Amino acid sequence: MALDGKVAVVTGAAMGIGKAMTEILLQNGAKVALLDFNETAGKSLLEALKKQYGQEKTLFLTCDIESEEQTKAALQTTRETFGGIDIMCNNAGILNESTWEKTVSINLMGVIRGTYLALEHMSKLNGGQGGVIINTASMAGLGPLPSCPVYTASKHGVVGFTRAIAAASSALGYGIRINVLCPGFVQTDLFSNIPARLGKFSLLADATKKMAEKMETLSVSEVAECLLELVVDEMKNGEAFMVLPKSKKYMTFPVLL
Ligand SMILES: NC(=O)C1=CN([C@@H]2O[C@H](COP(=O)(O)OP(=O)(O)OC[C@H]3O[C@@H](n4cnc5c(N)ncnc54)[C@H](O)[C@@H]3O)[C@@H](O)[C@H]2O)C=CC1
Ligand SMILES: CC/C=C\C[C@H](O)C(=O)/C=C/C=C/C=C\C=C\[C@@H](O)C/C=C\CCC(=O)O
Repeated sequence: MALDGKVAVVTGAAMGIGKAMTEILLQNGAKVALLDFNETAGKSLLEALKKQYGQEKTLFLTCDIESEEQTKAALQTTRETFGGIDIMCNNAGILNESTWEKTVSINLMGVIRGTYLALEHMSKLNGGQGGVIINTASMAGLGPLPSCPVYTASKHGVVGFTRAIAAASSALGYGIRINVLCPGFVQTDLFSNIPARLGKFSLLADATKKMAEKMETLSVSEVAECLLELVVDEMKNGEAFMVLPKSKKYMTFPVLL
């Protein structure tokens, strides 16, 4: 997929990985709607991006992806402003074992919500042009992190949901590729705040810190490069792309049938 003139939506776009995703999509010619519930950070980033990429390439919409109403409205505004939606990046997420219901609500239910609402705009069965959806999971979506079992569960859910809806899209002819990104540790606020977010598992903070030191951390730009690979490669559907500092791997899974 060539990105010139394409329209992308990025959730959790105001900071961290979502901000880097937004920037690489703009650098490659796309228009981007930035969705985030942090209005201050979002509006500040929007001003900077407008200066760098022009007034017509970006849009910031305050949106909590836990809200069906806000997310639905944000996608509708994006379509009315830019003419359609070609790329949906369901990236927003949190890590907080103390508020585990919210972790599931944002990380898993928010991704499902963003995927389903994007399908309404993008699916060829609904008169859409097709496109690509990229969900952000994590290495914790591929294997267990003892220090954050609910975060692990939410990310395993994102991987499983993405692989299943990608197969459904192919079987039903939506014309939409759907893939999942599984980064290791990435230098962001979420990563920095982990020790304070482990709740009853805080005693495992040191073990997690040692794991991160051993595995080393990714920059947000490295993750954004892998997002771009999944967006532009028309052959990629239903892929779980594991990204580590010194390696990246398309995961294989047991064939059940
Ligand atoms: N930092 C890391 O080590 C890794 C992070 N991830 C995942 O990458 C994604 C982005 O994480 P980071 O950039 O590290 O986090 P971050 O905390 O730096 O940025 C997350 C952004 O999402 C926004 N957000 C959070 N909840 C939201 C909601 N309900 N509605 C709208 N926006 C919301 C925040 O305001 C923030 O701008 C998350 O899904 C996270 O689980 C995956 C692997 C590694
Ligand atoms: C404590 C959470 C830290 C940061 C949040 C971030 O989203 C994240 O989850 C980072 C995870 C890094 C995990 C690193 C190692 C995980 C190891 C095991 O769980 C196995 C994981 C994957 C196995 C993949 C495979 O080759 O089979």
